Amino acid sequence: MDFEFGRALNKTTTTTARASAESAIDARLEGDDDESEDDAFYSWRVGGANDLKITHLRDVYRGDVPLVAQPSPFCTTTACPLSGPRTSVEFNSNFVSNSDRVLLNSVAFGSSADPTQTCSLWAETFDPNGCDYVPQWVVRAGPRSEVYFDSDEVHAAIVTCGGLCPGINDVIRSLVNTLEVGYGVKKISGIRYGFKGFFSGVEFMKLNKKTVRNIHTLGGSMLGSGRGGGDVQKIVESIIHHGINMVFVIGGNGTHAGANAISDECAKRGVKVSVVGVPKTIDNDILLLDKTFGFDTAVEEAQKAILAAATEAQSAYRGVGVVKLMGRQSGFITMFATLANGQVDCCLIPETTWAAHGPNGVINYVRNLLDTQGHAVVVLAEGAGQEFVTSTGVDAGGNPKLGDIGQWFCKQLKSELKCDIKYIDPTYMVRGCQANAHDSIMCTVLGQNAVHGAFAGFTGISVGTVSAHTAYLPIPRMIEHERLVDPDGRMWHRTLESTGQPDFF
Ligand SMILES: Nc1ncnc2c1ncn2[C@@H]1O[C@H](COP(=O)(O)OP(=O)(O)OP(=O)(O)O)[C@@H](O)[C@H]1O
Ligand SMILES: O=P(O)(O)OC[C@H]1O[C@](O)(CO)[C@@H](O)[C@@H]1O
Ligand SMILES: [Mg+2]
Repeated sequence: MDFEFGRALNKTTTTTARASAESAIDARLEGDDDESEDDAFYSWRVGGANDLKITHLRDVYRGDVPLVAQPSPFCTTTACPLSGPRTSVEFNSNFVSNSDRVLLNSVAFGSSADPTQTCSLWAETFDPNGCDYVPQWVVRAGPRSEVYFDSDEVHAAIVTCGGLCPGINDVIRSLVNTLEVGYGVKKISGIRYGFKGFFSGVEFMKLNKKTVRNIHTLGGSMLGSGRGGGDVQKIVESIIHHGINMVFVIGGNGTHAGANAISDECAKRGVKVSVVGVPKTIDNDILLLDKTFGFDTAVEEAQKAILAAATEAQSAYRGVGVVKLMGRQSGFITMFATLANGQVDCCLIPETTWAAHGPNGVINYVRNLLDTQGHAVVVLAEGAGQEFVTSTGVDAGGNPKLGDIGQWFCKQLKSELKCDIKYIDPTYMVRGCQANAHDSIMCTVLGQNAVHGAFAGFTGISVGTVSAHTAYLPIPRMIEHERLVDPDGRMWHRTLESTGQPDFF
């Protein structure tokens, strides 16, 4: 079987992979059982040369007790008891096949000029602009009819790392409910304050359906979150020591790098531990996904700050409302909040360069707005214009501590313009809150699918929304770099159309 993970091969392999896969399908249909051809068959059906393959415990486990598949205790129909015989209807309905796939790149562009397009080299060789669209697939998430864990043997651990994000508690609740109610797991441990909770000596929190019943009505993380403590050896020692065999890691790209390292270390030791990530970030900076949970809520919360800034600016003589929003490297919150508000005159994000001073600079633009419309609203991401300010080192997770671009910008305005500045920095207010309905539902779906993935025996994976479906993805491909706003993309151009701002250089 072909579950080994690694980077998807690029354009060159497509044609030959397809040919060999097709002949393998023929051979299989004719009853030829050659193993390599079986691999090719599976590869074409489940993860082709350009697809995002994921690791299964079968590929890495080297323990004494054989790893065997068994019927899933999870019931895909309503009101199904955990114990007792399963009917054929229940068995067949709603289980997800390992061959189910989700299309990653759902648009086939007409030209290879689009950077996200995957083209076959064959087409490009004959026509540099030609593009024979190559679909890329990811593994569909969901309950499998066969699982690789007995519910009684499971000790699941849940850990939340990095900054807070609306919906963390919803994910914890969904994980616990699916583990306990869906699969009958009795041993679930909450790890306190991030990765270091595995070895800090702080007692694990016992989790069950009762303890998580109402946690989704609160923001934050009931377990506590934290940066630092990414000592993989100590974490894996603790996992083995406590007999933990499922680890659910809720966090951003840093946390996912940690989760992947933990999964690799467990694989190196050949132990039966399934590590599954759930991407958490208000910044929406994870590759391949439609959106991360908490982002929507953060954008909604940011509306309050922008609305107040616009109101203040419009009610003051030569009023300028300035709002700084979270977003270290990625300007998604700032861009979407600007678009949603519709009263912003200038939006500044880390992905674009801009001059503050000079005839084409932002300050001169604000001056013109004050002269013509009497007020101005500027929204900037905390990571924007970092070349103007000084970073103050790194945090416990190795992330840069940013200079305060909001304060700096207001200072420049004050020194150059006669105006009345109202500066709003909502900081943690956009994330220290309960998830909205959209995010809450998304969290429930992600948590449930994370448990299905672990029971199915996958490891080193993360679960996310891809082309509106939930999928399992190999972690390294999601964290190659931060996902950024494309300054040549249509969403940024929509934003510019909304603000009416020029290029500031
Ligand atoms: N390669 C790695 N190996 C082991 N642990 C790591 C690795 N990279 C990061 N970590 C651990 O993961 C923790 C969380 O990462 P980080 O602080 O970057 O937050 P994050 O998950 O990206 O969330 P946020 O979006 O809030 O920044 C780090 O503090 C560190 O302990
Ligand atoms: O102050 P903290 O908790 O380290 O987190 C701040 C960072 O976390 C984020 O909210 C991402 O989770 C960034 O937008 C922000 O820069
Ligand atoms: Mg991060």
